[in-house]
Amino acid sequence: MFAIQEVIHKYGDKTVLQAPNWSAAQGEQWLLLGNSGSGKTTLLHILGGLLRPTSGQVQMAGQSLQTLQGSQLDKFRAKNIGLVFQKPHLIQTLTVLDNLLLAQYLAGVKQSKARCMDVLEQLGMQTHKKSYPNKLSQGEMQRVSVARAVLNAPKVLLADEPTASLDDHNTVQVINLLKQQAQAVNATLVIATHDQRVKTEISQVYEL
Ligand SMILES: Nc1ncnc2c1ncn2[C@@H]1O[C@H](COP(=O)(O)OP(=O)(O)OP(=O)(O)O)[C@@H](O)[C@H]1O
Repeated sequence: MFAIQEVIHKYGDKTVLQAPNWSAAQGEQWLLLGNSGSGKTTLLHILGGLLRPTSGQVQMAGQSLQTLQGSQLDKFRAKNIGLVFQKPHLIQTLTVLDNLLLAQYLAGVKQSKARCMDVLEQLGMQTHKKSYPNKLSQGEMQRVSVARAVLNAPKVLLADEPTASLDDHNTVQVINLLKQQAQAVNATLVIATHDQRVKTEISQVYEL
């Protein structure tokens, strides 16, 4: 589902990422591990098309990311890649449901309240559809960001330290939801973490 070759990223003349070759098939679940500063976030941003590597190749869902520009790249990302960050980054002035409807609009897919409610239900968040993000707990917000990431049935689901601000109970829940949701849409899942609580949950490991 994706493959990288000889990916290097530099800021100025400082090399911050040197990633060995990696390929992940559809539906596989991976942990991305490495010490602090080893470039995990940088690599996830490159895989998500948020950052262009200084050199190297990235094939994502059958497409070479280098060939996509501007709005084409935005649309490709919205349709094919689900992103979950350490902090949920929901739009505070929109309700939970409207945050999801916006994600469909940005991906250029048909807006469907039924699909949004279906995903919210799977994540146990249906009763919060009219809530604004600032009325939710951290765990609830992270569940909404998982809902937003899987809404358009992405081919690849990328999560960057998704449990960093969660307690043990919510950590287990969010990791299980990510795994279940990735499985439900047959997405390839990558979780970058140094959270010991997550390491036992997924067996395939790519280490920087
Ligand atoms: N915009 C930037 N300009 C310059 N250097 C940067 C920039 N962004 C990141 N870096 C540097 O790149 C290196 C890799 O950062 P990155 O955030 O990818 O690491 P990480 O493995 O995710 O770290 P952590 O686990 O601490 O989040 C770090 O040394 C960081 O200081």
